[in-house]
Amino acid sequence: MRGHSRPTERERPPMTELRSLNPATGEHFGEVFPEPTAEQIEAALAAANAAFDVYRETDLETRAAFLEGVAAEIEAIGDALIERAMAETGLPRPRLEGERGRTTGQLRLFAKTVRQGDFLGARIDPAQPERKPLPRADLRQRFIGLGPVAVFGASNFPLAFSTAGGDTAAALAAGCPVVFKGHPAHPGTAALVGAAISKAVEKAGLPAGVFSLLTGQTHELGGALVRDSRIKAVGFTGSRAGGVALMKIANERPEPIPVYAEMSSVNPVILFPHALAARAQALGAAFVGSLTMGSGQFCTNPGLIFALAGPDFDAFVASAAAALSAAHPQVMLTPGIFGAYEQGVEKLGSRPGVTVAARGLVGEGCNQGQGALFVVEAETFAADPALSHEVFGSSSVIVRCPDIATLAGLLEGLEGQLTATLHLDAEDAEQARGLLPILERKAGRILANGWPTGVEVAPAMVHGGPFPATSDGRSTSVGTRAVERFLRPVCYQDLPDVLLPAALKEANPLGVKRAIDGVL
Ligand SMILES: NC(=O)C1=CN([C@@H]2O[C@H](COP(=O)(O)OP(=O)(O)OC[C@H]3O[C@@H](n4cnc5c(N)ncnc54)[C@H](O)[C@@H]3O)[C@@H](O)[C@H]2O)C=CC1
Ligand SMILES: O=C(O)CCC(=O)C(=O)O
Repeated sequence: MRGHSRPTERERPPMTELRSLNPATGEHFGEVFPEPTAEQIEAALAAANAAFDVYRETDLETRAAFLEGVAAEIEAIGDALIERAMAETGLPRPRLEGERGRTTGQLRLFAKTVRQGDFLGARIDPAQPERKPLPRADLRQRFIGLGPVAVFGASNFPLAFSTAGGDTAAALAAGCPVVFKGHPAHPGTAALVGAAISKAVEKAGLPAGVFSLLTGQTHELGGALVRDSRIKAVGFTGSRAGGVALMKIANERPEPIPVYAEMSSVNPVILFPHALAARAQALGAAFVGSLTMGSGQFCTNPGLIFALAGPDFDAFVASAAAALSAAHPQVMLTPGIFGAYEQGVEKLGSRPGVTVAARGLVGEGCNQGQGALFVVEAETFAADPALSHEVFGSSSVIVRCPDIATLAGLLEGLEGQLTATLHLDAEDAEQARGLLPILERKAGRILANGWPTGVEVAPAMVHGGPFPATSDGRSTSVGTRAVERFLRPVCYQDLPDVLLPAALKEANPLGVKRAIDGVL
């Protein structure tokens, strides 16, 4: 613990008594959130299971209108939601207002996806009774929901990656009931949003088990959800340890299930020579803006910078160091996250060959994350795997590389990432082209001349990547493709029309796009 930070938590209640904690003051407030009992967990799982067959066959308009209803109910909570989230997370009002817009926008985008119906993936290969030497049967395929999904909300996005966040919205769009494990860092925010979802469920005339909220602080609660045979998939955003623990539980079940866990990423940024020569100073300042945003509590935070040695490299470091030295500390989400950040920074600073380029301003209050910027030589970085591990917060390591081949080698050594960023000018394109195959293998999103924080919610977005960025790099947690992670194809062979689901009936009553003999 560094000398500047006051004790992070006062009068910590016993483990069985969860109350909201204001990380800015260290004080608990509001009602008690009792740990869910075994009966409550069972009731939620049974209700989700009972709701599945009804919910997954809702017509597209009902399901889309329900998702829009959730968005409207969240908006109807009004300022009480923002106030509660501010008090529980220390995040500022504009950030939370923006996040609410992103959450409701995400729900409405999924409503559009549902209405359009492409996600059903309808395909028809008509029978060919005359085919020689063997006739072909009538084959029809569509996607159905996997089943009830356990979703674990993130601490760092109390709205957009939490109760009604991306995983919940995608699962509901896919036709899967959600049993939501509320994060203990924002129980009041979760309760407000959970009630809004349940109100929308009721207004839509859907079974209550379409959504349940279970907020608690024990690992037993999360473990019980993932272990239960009625849960068919898991969505998670949080620590690598937490995600890996849930993957293990899911794999050890008699019926293993997919876990879509978003865990750790350091998001490498590569500064190419011409871009660096043209704007080293501006890049240094912009980098620190992205690094310190939200106290660095983004899984897309730029935690690693690679560039070639020389005066432009030095100018970049000097500019970033000056910007960080003037950066005010910000309250971190929880005492635990603050403590992990402090430890991570201390560990980085104590590794051999690591130089501290700058620290941010020192905070006066509780749980204030002080920015940290380190510089290392490429060979030091190559020899020490600890230097490429995520430190969740405003901490970043700048790596000085002697040449582009060494830089490429360091990229090859990285684990899977959510993002990789290139800063380049036209003259850098050839060098960048050489690195693209490596970056495509490593990351879910490759971006140029921007910064990785701030994920657009859009159809072409990929917020995912190879392990440990996520547990399954084949999908995304943001954007409309997220619906696909909760779907499974079913083929109907020679079923009479009367038994076929609406999407596959001859008359196409839903009017959805269908591939006939492979042609849309
Ligand atoms: N890369 C990223 O996106 C994020 C990384 N983090 C990292 O995680 C650390 C802790 O932050 P948290 O948000 O509390 O993440 P966490 O992984 O500790 O908890 C997330 C959720 O999973 C549950 N959980 C965790 N481990 C579990 C287990 N073994 N069995 C059953 N349930 C389990 C928790 O109760 C909570 O609801 C941070 O200091 C940071 O290092 C946190 C948030 C986002
Ligand atoms: O950068 C963003 O907008 C999203 C980041 C994120 O997914 C996370 O921090 O968990």
